Amino acid sequence: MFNLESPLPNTTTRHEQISRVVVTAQQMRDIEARIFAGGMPVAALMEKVAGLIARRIIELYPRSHFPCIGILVGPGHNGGDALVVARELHFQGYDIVVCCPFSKLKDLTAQNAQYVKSLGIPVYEALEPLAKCAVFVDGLFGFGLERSLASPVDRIVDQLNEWSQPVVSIDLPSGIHTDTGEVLETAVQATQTFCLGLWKIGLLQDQALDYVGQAELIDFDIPIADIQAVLESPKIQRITPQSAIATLPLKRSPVTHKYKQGHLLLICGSRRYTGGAILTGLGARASGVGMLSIAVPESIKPLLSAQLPEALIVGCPETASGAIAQLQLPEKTDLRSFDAIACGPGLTVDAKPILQEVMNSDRPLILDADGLNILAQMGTIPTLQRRQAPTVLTPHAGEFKRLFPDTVDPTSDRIAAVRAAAAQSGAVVLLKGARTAIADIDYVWINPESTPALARGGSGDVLTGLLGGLIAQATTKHIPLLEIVASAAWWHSQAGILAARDRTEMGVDAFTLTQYLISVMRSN
Ligand SMILES: NC(=O)C1=CN([C@@H]2O[C@H](COP(=O)(O)OP(=O)(O)OC[C@H]3O[C@@H](n4cnc5c(N)ncnc54)[C@H](OP(=O)(O)O)[C@@H]3O)[C@@H](O)[C@H]2O)[C@@H](O)CC1
Ligand SMILES: Nc1ncnc2c1ncn2[C@@H]1O[C@H](COP(=O)(O)OP(=O)(O)O)[C@@H](O)[C@H]1O
Ligand SMILES: [K+]
Repeated sequence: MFNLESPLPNTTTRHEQISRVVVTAQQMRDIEARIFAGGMPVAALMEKVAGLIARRIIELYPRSHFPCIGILVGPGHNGGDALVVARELHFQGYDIVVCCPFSKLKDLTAQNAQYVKSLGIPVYEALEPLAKCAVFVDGLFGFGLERSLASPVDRIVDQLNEWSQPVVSIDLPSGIHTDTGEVLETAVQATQTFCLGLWKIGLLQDQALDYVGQAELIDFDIPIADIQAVLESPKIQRITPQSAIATLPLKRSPVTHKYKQGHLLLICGSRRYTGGAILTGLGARASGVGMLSIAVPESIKPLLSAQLPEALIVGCPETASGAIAQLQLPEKTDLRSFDAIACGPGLTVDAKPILQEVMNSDRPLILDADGLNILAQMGTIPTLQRRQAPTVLTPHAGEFKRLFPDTVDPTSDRIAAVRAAAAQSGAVVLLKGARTAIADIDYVWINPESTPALARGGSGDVLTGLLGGLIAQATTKHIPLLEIVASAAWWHSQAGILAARDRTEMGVDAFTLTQYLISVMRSN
C-alpha cells in the first residue's frame, strides 16, 4: 500500500519515486537552485541533460532515415540545451540547421551558440531555411516562459505547426504555461515532449495535451533529498502502475465469505436510461465485489436481471416519467446493510427524493451523473456538510461547473479546480477527463495515461460501478478512500488502453470496456 504522507517512500526504486513527483515552475526553480548551490556547475548540468536528449533523439530518429535536423533555439537555458543537442548531433554525422530568432541570449546559451557557429553549423533568424529538415527540436522556451509568444517567434511557431515533420520539444512545448498547461496565444505542437528531471504539472493538464504528443521523462539524477527539501509535504502526485496496483487486486482470505467481500448498492437507471444501469452493474461486477444489489424502477427489472444474473435486482415504485419514485429495499434491509452506495447513472433528475434519502445514510456514497445534477440543485456544499460519511463525486467538467459554480473554472486549471472543490466540500472529487484528477482535502492524484477511445457515452457509468464495487470492498479492508479511487481511475483507463490496442480507438464502446477490465488485472 502506498503512503499518502510522502510520494517518495524509501521502499520503492528511484524510478518509481521520481515518476510520482509533479512540480510547478517555481518548485523546479527551487530544486535547481539547491543543486547549483550544492556545487553542480550549471554548464555541466546542461551538458548532461542535453547528452541524454541527444541519445534519445538518435534512438527515435536514426540518421539513416532522418539525415537533417532543424533546431529552434530560444534565449534561455532551454535554448542552451538545444544548442548542446545541436552540437552532439552534428558530431554524430547529422546535418544540423539552427533557427535562433533572438539577439539577446543568456550567457551560457550565447557561449554555446558561438561554439556551434564556429563548427560551421548554419544559424538563421528565420525558419524558412530549415524547411527541408526531417525532424525539429524545439528549444525555444521551457519552464522560464512567463508571457505569450510575441512576433516574430509566434509566426515561426505557427509556420512550424503547418509543416508535417515530427517535432521533439525539450522540457515543454514552447508556448505552454508550465503550471496550467494553457496555450499562451500559440504553442509548438510536439510529436514528443522530453520532460526534464521531474514532471511539470502543465503536461498533465487536458488543455496542453494536443500540444504535448508522447510525453516522456528524461531523468537527470536530481537528488531525492533536494526534491524532498522543496516539496516538504507534496500535495500533487502522478498515479503510477505501481501505486495503483499496490491495492489491486484486492486480497481475499481463504475463509472469506460474500458479505466480507463488500456489499454494494447501486441506485441507477430509469425507463428512459436503462443501458446506464446495466453498464454500471457490469463495472461493479468486474470489481469482484462480494454482493451486488441494484435498485432500479420496477419496469426495467427484467432487463437488469437478464444481464446481471448474479445481482439482486430491487424493483422500486416509479414516477410517471419512469424514474425511481422511492427506494423499496427487501424486508429486513435498510441502507445500513450495505458497505457502500453508488447512485446516479441514468437516474434522471425526477429521482430527487432518492438522493435526499441516501444523503442521510451513514454509508460511503459515490455520486455520478444525475446524482450530481440533483446534488447541485440541492446546494452542493451545505448538503455535503450534513453528511456523516465519506462522499465521492465523479463529475465531468460540465457537471463540475454545476456543482461548484463559484470555484476555479476546470477549463482554465483542472488541478486547481479539483483541489478547491475538495477543500470546499470535504468530498473526494474525481474530475473526469483525458487526465482525470482526484482530490481530497489534502492531496491530488493525476491519472497520467489514458485513451480518447474512452470519450464515448457510457464509459463513465462503467467507472461508477467499478469504483462502487472497490469502495465497498475497501471499506471492509480499511484501505484509504483516496487510494482506492485513484486505483479505480487507473484501472478503468488501462482497460480502455488495452481495448483500443486490440480493437482500435473506434472499437471501445462501453460494453466492450467492461469486458477488458479483468484483462488489466491479469496483465499487471
Ligand atoms: N539550468 C540548467 O542547466 C538546466 C536547465 N534546464 C533547461 O532550462 C530551462 C529553463 O531555462 P530558463 O530558466 O533560462 O528559461 P527558458 O524557458 O529557457 O526561457 C526563459 C527565457 O526566455 C525569456 N522569455 C520568457 N518568456 C518570453 C516570451 N514570451 N518571449 C520572449 N522571451 C521570453 C526570458 O527572458 P526575460 O525577457 O523574461 O528576461 C528568459 O531569458 C528548462 O526548461 C530546461 O530546458 C534543464 O535542462 C535542467 C538543467
Ligand atoms: N479524451 C479522453 N481521454 C481519456 N479519457 C477520456 C477522454 N474523454 C473522456 N474520458 C473518460 O471517459 C469517461 C467518460 O465519462 P462520462 O463523461 O461520465 O460519460 P458517460 O456519462 O457517458 O458515461 C471518464 O472516465 C473520462 O475520464
Ligand atoms: K521547449
